[in-house]
Amino acid sequence: MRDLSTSSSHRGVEEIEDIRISRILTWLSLMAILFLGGIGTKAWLFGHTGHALTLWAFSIPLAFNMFWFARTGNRTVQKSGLIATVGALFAYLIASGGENNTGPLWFYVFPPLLFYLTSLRTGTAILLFCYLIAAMVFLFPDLPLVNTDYTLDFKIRFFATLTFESILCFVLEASRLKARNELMALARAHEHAARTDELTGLANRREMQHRLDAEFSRYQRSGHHFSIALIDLDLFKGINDQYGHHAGDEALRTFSALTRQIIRQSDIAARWGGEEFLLLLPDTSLIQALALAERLRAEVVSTEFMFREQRLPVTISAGVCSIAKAGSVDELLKQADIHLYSAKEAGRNQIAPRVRPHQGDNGSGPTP
Ligand SMILES: Nc1nc2c(ncn2[C@@H]2O[C@H](COP(=O)(O)OP(=O)(O)OP(=O)(O)O)[C@@H](O)[C@H]2O)c(=O)[nH]1
Repeated sequence: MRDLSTSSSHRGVEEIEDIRISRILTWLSLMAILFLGGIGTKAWLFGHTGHALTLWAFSIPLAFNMFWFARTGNRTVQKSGLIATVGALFAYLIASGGENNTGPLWFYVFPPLLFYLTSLRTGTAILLFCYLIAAMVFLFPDLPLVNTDYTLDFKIRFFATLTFESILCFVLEASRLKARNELMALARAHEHAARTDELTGLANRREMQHRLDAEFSRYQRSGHHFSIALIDLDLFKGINDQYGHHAGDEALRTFSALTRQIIRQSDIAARWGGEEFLLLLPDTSLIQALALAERLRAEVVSTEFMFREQRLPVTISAGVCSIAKAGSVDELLKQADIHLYSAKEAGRNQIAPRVRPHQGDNGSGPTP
């Protein structure tokens, strides 16, 4: 049985989260450009021309990244572009010292941003790489592009506080993800329970009603025909009375499993009521639906419905109808119900309409 709605609804949740992250990134990029403009101007006014120009130059990839995202909508490129630019900016600030050797302080922005934008593993890997760069700058102040030196005190405090912050960000992000995943799993379980019949695992009536309405809309939009089969287990009260309620339950479960095996992936089977089931058969004509119902009926006849080593006398009757014969879902259900009633009236263990006697059992097969 097709089960697309849960996965698509969770894809929807992830899509919403991605959109939110992209929006935050756009704002962060904008803020970064403003900061770079402001701090660059301050550096310019204080005569640090090279530093000012470098800071302004970092605005270009940020602005380009924003422009590219606006054009393509590619979120992966947006994230990677921002991380790469910010990483390079922080490496420059550490290597140059920024103004009065305060450049490395900007590094504290990185851990929360990284863990928020990437996975815990990728975030940790990038962070370790940045640590390596910082360590190189601290250990080898004579390296090319490095034009500052920090006091030992600063280096120790910088690493200690940054490590503390990184671990905290990691733990917070890990628990945020854990809570989010648990919530998603809970939502999935609730959603599944709201759509599923507990005893048989098939769709429940509410879900089937929803699917019928959707299929009817598709039929109205694109003319795709569909049929339904309303199935009832014959003389079920007798099974309950003779073998007990648990035997009745077992018969319902066995019948449901059998139905699942016989229908196509695109078909939907639901428990419509107590011992009544409804099949929704998209892109299926009346003749095809009758053939399927007949196959199911014959399968039920040849299957041993067992309960505590006793064979239960299970047969089914079904009323089949195609949307071509009805103008609405209500009318379709009504017609199927009328056919089911006539199948019962005609002696049970048969399909209606257009049935003929079948060799080998009491049942019937559809007239082609
Ligand atoms: N064990 C069990 N029985 C159920 C369940 N739901 C409904 N039933 C029983 O199904 C029986 C249906 O009986 P009826 O509506 O009289 O129909 P029937 O005996 O199947 O007779 P026909 O439909 O005329 O062939 C009732 O006894 C219900 O109690 C269920 O979940 N488990």
